[in-house]
Amino acid sequence: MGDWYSQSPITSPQSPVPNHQSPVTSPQSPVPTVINKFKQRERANMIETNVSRRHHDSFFQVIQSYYQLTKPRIIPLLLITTAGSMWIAAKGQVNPWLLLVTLLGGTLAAASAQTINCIYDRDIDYDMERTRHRPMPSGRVQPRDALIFAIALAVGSFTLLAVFANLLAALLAFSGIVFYVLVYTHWLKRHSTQNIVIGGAAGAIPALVGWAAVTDTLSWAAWLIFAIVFLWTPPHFWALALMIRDDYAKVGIPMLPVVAGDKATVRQIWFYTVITVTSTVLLFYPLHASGIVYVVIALTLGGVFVHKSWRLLQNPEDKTVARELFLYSISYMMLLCLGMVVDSLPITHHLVSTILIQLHLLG
Ligand code: HEM
Ligand SMILES: CC(C)=CCC/C(C)=C/CC/C(C)=C/COP(=O)(O)OP(=O)(O)O
Repeated sequence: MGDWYSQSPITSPQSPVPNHQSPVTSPQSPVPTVINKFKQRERANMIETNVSRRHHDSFFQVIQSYYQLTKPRIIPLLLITTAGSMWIAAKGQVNPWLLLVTLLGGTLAAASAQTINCIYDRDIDYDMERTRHRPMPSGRVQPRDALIFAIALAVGSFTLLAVFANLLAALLAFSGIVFYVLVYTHWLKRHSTQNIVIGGAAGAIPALVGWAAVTDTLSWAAWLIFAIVFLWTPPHFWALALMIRDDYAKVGIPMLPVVAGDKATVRQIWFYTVITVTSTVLLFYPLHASGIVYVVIALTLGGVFVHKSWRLLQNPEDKTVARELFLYSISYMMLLCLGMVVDSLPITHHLVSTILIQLHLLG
């Protein structure tokens, strides 16, 4: 997966496989304007029979193809949300072994979910410039092999979490795979403009996994971190969808900008940004799960998020502004979770109380 969105100005992404011959022998399909699932399934069958298998030159290339199937660039941020949750749950003192096991289990679960998504979406992935270089549409990995790989990853994740963390964490991670595959990929992605709103719950599950791994239960704070990631997903994704609307339209995916247009999308982005930032404060008050350092970080980061979202609201058609918001959404979530970690550390508590005592003495 290349960071094609980092290039400016944005028109449509460049073909990602300039050195590769087209893997599918048939020409591009005409532009569909409505969702036609039968046509898409037909296309999937066509790909099944027409993809010319491309063999790897070396074992390293095989590894590389399977690695790419897992959409690896997204996984670190999922793990950062898991870690943020773990640190708060453990009040700043996370068992390093549990951390390692949970992050590894989470990685395997997310990789499994993404691999199944790649199998399911191979028809539309072939038709979109951004995704046609992926191992499956380019014929480097066969669906059957990918499925075996995905099952092995899921079994590995479940076993690791159940044995070395706890059953709740294992079940949550597994439910993340099921939700992402069935609810998002199969049910919503091709049928509803709310696909990523409801489907976004899958991406928020790693936060629950982290909390469960530490406490073997789920508290209000755990559900609030889940809600923060859940509410953050629409601004994160729709900002990107504004940039690649034409690609989604081409394959008939009803992403909000395709169906409702840019103006309606930026209004929704604005709404979700404001409630995301508001919800981050609830961790400080009334839940008291995080302290003053966290809330200062959350409000500072949130202020920038709201500002960027406001700019997009004023300039719905400006793809540069949309790209800025998308890129910032990633830094926002990363730094917010880092803020959760830093705030929870005993040394931070010590420093804050020392400063408060000094201020009190001065006053
Ligand atoms: C249903 C929910 C979501 C959808 C539909 C979505 C979709 C996407 C898409 C299409 C990309 C661009 C990938 C590419 O370069 O081709 C992307 C990038 C990214 N997403 Fe999301 N996303 C979702 C939720 C999340 C969540 C929950 C996280 C982590 C907490 C996340 C983290 C990232 C990161 C880190 C990138 C940048 C990857 C890179 O550097 O290329 N996403 N997302
Ligand atoms: C605990 C657990 C296993 C959670 C799973 C979480 C998970 C895999 C979240 C990924 C969200 C995401 C990046 C979706 C991409 O959408 P897309 O597939 O529509 O993107 P595309 O257009 O690039 O294919």
